Amino acid sequence: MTEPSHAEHLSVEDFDPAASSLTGAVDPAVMAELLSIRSSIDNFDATLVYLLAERFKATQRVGILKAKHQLPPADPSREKAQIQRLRALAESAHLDPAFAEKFLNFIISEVIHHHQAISESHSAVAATGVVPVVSRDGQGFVGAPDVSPETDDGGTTR
Ligand SMILES: O=C(O)C(=O)C[C@]1(C(=O)O)C=C[C@@H](O)C=C1
Repeated sequence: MTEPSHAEHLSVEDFDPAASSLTGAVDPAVMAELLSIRSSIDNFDATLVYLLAERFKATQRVGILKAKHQLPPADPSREKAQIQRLRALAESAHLDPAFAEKFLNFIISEVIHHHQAISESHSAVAATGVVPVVSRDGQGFVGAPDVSPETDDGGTTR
């Protein structure tokens, strides 16, 4: 394999903003304009990642709260209201409302999976008293720490 796969772990510094399959195949002035627009796209994409990370931090807190109080992961009435609002916002921003709805549904379904996982681990902790801890990189189980099952981090944030 000559090209790195999408799944391969690369750091931000490895990013080549000039990477393109068009290099050498288009007028250099056109290429320069394309790269200039792409630099804005790169800033937007980075911002999206930060925004999503903050949103998932907030929904993780919701997931822990729901698990502690045995509330269902999904709240369909809340979702309906969110979708109506986002569709209206999208329209006023000249963004396709159908796309906005699909995007929100995509994120919410991921959030619901996370809620379910938190709820399952919360139930397992309640049943066994063993608190699973995921390593900082989220890749591995590192053992049972000396903390109470009432810990607020759901055992997933160390
Ligand atoms: O607000 C909640 O209750 C959440 O769990 C968060 C959230 C969301 O991602 O916005 C996710 C699932 C629910 O169905 C509704 C909303």
